[in-house]
Amino acid sequence: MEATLSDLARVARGRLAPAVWDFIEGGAGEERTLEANLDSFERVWLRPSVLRGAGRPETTTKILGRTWDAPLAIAPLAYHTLAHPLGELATVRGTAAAARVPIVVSTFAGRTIEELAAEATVPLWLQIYCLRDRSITARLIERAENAGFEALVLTVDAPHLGRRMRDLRNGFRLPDGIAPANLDGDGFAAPAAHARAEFDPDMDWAVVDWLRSVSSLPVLLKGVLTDADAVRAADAGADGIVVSNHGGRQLDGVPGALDALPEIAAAVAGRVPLLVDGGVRRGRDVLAALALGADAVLLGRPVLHGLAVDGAAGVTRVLDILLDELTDAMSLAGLRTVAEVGPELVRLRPPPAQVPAAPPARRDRPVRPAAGAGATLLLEDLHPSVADPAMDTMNFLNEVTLRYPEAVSFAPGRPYDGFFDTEQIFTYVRGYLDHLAAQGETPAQVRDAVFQYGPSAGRIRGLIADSLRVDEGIDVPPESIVVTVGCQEAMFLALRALMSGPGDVLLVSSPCYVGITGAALLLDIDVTAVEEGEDGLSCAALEAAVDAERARGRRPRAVYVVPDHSNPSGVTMPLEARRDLLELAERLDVLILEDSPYRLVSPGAQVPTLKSLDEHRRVVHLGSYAKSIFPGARVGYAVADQPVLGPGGTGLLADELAKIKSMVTVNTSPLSQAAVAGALLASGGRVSELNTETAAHYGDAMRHTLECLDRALPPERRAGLGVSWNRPSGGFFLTVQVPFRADNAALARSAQDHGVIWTPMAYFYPRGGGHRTIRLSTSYLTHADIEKGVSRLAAFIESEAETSAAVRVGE
Ligand SMILES: Cc1cc2nc3c(=O)[nH]c(=O)nc-3n(C[C@H](O)[C@H](O)[C@H](O)COP(=O)(O)O)c2cc1C
Repeated sequence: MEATLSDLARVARGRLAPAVWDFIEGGAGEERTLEANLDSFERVWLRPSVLRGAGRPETTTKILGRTWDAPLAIAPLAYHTLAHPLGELATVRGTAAAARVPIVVSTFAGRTIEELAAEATVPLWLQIYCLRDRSITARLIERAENAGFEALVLTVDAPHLGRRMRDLRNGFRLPDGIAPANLDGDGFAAPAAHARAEFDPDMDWAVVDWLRSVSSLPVLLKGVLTDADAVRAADAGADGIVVSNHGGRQLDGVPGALDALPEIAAAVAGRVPLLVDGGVRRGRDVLAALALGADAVLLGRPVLHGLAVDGAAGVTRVLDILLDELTDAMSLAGLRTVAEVGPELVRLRPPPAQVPAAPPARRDRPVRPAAGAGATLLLEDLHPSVADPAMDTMNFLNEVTLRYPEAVSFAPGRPYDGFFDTEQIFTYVRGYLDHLAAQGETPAQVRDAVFQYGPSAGRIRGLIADSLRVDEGIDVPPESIVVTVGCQEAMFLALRALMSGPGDVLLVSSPCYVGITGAALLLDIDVTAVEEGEDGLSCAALEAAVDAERARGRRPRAVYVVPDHSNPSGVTMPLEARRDLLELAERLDVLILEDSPYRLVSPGAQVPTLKSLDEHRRVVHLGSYAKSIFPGARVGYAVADQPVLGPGGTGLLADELAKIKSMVTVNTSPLSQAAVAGALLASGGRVSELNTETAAHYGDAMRHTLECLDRALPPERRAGLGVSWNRPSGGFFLTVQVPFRADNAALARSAQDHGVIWTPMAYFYPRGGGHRTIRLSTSYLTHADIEKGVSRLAAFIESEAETSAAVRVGE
């Protein structure tokens, strides 16, 4: 999962045509200013204040008489349609889903002013390039004003477009179908030439009066870089100033926007609001800009990256990440509100002396060791997954758990070990070996069955097939099964075999088990998240996601689901929903990857598996014995009975999985297979019966947790607080909606102040979300722990709710 804006930029780069990427990313000239924008933020050191009893930070701010959810707006960017077919419409939707902050719509928007206004629940502003024919600009302004736009942003740094060398070298022209939706005429395909012909190079300060004469909206000037111009702008009656170098795209050689800010802030001295843009990529960058005198920042390229990655959801993700980082930085810096941010928060290192040589190596990057200096590797030379923060998802949780050993932890989803019996392993292995002998195998064959390598597809496929038939109603031949090293390998093999090219996409329900998204990351497979509803994966959402991917020229290949007592949400898909999903998969021609590790350790009758209902071999069933036999065996399996046509005839998908498995783990440990086989034999294949006691135990733990929650937060109290939870009938997990942001900071408070640990659900949303939900795992705890843990959790929730209320009142 992408956890930073630079992660998203990396994914976006893979999605966009190289010339389009260059158009978006590039700057003018030698791109010194482009680089300076990022570099100026690197030179900021933050100076936190400790022990201020700051509580939870509040990011809202007031600009031009309006309250924004954060000191942040979306910069004007031409043609969002370059990044996603829905263009600015997706930006409007994605922004609204994250925060109420304004969007500055470019003169060169790919969507009409009116359709954006009809959709928008966030404030819209119009960016203006003053054209030679003022009547065109006046008409645009009139339309925006009629549509309810709230401000005008006149771009003053572009009498014509800067010399963007990447575009010149690429001979860049806008792709067919990309055009400004609000302007008539032609010639737009070559933006630089068009601007030279149409922009008004004679525009001067009188333009502010002209704007006043055609509109009553507030006017901000964007592209001011000196104190003298800023004072002039305020004197001329501008309502606000955007300190900007146009993302390094106009005059190369001007300073980074952040470097230009302090002198302007000093000169303007609060007469008008100051916004700044250029190089804002992290929450702490927002803080730096505020500390140096800005009232808010504009965000540019990352918005287009989000769009390219996942349309509206991608934009939401960009904003969610940035706002999370901002809150986190505020909290760690001891800041309670945006208004508290002042110059004392930062110390600036001076810019490096300007040398006309190649750009200096970035200070935060390790220097590449010289050849012959020993085998020291650079992280940046390794596969990107190695450095991907998603790989560290659980690190924070582990750290917290280690730091607070006295805390009751609802975090680990591990099986309860009270039922494990060391001697049982030997009995199982003995049982299997006796079974082989009884089947007529010679002592040498029996010995080889545990000592030797085995077939890649596994030795115990027949026993697994028998067990699936009696226990799960899944009737498949042994040849369609591959025994794997845990279910994780089954996922990995299935993804590797099915996803054949960069256009193939894996759909996952969101929230989603991190094992599958992690495997996809390792394999460079693109993942698209499909929102889960109360009944699990929604067919309507799935169909829409498949259509959207196809419209982008990509091939949705398979959808991953955990239909029973899902990890992380605890949701179970009802029978009807399963039938609908199977029918939809057949109609849309996608495969279903079914993963269901909890059903046989859950009490009572279970809904049939998707595989048992699968009439068209749409389902690849990914099996696990981790919960139902024991996780230390690391034995899982894939049921892959799909026919595969090749030049040599027809085989089964299982054959192909076995083939590639031989290059991954060679074969699953025969000793582990023997232990699992012994368990299957001991129960006549009925793993469910083997687990009667275990399932009752887990059911009881879940019930007890729900009862304790009901007692600690009775209906009226929880309605008052805005707390609710689901009531899974089995499995290990339930989810609790809370009235505050349940992030790592909240988790740390919970562990430290209240002695209770849980998992933030946001970890499980591949495209962002789940910020106000926590996951509780009930599998591992005793009744006494559950009682203690729930009462601590209730106290924590009460105290967080109180703090948020206090912050709201304080506002
Ligand atoms: C692809 C692209 C298109 C842009 N189009 C416009 C525009 O139409 N009008 C404008 O005033 N600024 C435009 N800008 C400049 C942005 O408003 C903003 O100043 C800049 O992107 C901020 O820097 P950042 O991308 O580093 O965040 C554009 C920038 C990019 C990257």
